[in-house]
Amino acid sequence: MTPNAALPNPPIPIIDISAFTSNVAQEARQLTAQQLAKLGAKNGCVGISGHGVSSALLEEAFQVAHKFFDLPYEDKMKAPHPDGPIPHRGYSGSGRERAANKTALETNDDYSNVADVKEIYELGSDKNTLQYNIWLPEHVLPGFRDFTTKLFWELHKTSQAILEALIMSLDLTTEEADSVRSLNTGHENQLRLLHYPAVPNPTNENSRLGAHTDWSLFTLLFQDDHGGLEFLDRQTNTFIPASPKDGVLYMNIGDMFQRLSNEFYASAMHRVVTRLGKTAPRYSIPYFAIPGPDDIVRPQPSRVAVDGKQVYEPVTFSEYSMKMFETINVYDT
Ligand SMILES: O=C(O)CCC(=O)C(=O)O
Ligand SMILES: [Fe+2]
Repeated sequence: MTPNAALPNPPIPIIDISAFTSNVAQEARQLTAQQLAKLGAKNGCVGISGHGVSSALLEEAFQVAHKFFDLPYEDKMKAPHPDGPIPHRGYSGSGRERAANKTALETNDDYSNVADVKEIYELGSDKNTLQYNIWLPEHVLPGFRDFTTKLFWELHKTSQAILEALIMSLDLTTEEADSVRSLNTGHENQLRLLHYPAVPNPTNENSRLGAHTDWSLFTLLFQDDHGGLEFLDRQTNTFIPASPKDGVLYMNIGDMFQRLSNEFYASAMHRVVTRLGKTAPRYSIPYFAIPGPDDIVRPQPSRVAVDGKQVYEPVTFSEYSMKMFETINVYDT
C-alpha cells in the first residue's frame, strides 16, 4: 500500500476502562465511553489499561503457553486441529493458515501471499458442542486444561466489561443494548495461544502474520515483550506498532462489530512483523468475542437513523464465516 507521508502517524491511544471493571458513578463510565468512540472508532483499535486481568494470571498464562509449545511435536499432535474449519480447536503447526489471503481481496498489502509462520492452540467453552474442545490427554501436560479453562472464563468477564463500554459509546437503546449483549454469551468465544518461532535471518521486514481483520465482534490481545504487532492507521495508510506495555491489552474491533455499529467502528486491519535483527520467538494470547452461529448481526437501528443509511444487510455469523471459507479458503476468526 502507498503510505501518505505528509500526515504524521498518531500512536495507538490507550484508554483506562477501570470505570467498567469497578463500581463507579455512571458519569465516569460515560466519559470513558466517549473517549473510546473518539479515539477508537476510526482505526478500530485501542490499548486498554484498568482491564482487571491480574498480572499474576497473565504471567502464568505465558508460562503455560511456553510449556505447551515446548512439548515435542508428537505430544502437541495428541490434540490436533482437524482438517476442516469446524471445530476451530486444538493444535495447528506452522504454515497452515494464511490470514492475509483475506486481505489480498481487500488491499494490496505486501504480505498478502505469505504463509503465516506460527503454531497455535485454540480452545473454547466445554459447553459448545459444535466447536468442541480438543484437549491433550491430562498426563501430557497436567493442569493445562484447568488453567486454560479458568483463563478463558476470566477473559470472558473482561470482554463483558469492554462490551459495556462499546455499547455505551454507541448510545444504543435499552433493547438494542440487550440484543448486543446477548451476542457475547462466552460459549462461542475462542482463546488462542500463539507461538511465532524465532526467525533465523530476518532480512528486512518479515511477516509473522499477514495483514487481516478478525471476524469476531472484537478481540483482546495479550503479548510478551517482543513486539511486532501493528495496526493500520486508515488516515495515513501506514501500519503503526502496538508496542508491548505493562498492564495494557490491545482491543481490536472485528468484522461483526463493524457491521452492527453500521461502520461507526472500523474492523481493525492488523499484522505481525519482525524487524531486522529481532530474531526472538514471540508468544501472544488473543481472545475473540464471537456471536453464536445462528445469531443475526445487524446494524443497530438507532445507528442507522443517525447515519441516514444502513451500510450492511443482517447476516448470521455462520453465513458470514461460510462465505469467508468459500472465498479465501482459510479458517480463521
Ligand atoms: O499475535 C498477535 O499479536 C496477533 C494475533 C492475531 O491477530 C490473530 O490471531 O488474529
Ligand atoms: Fe487478528
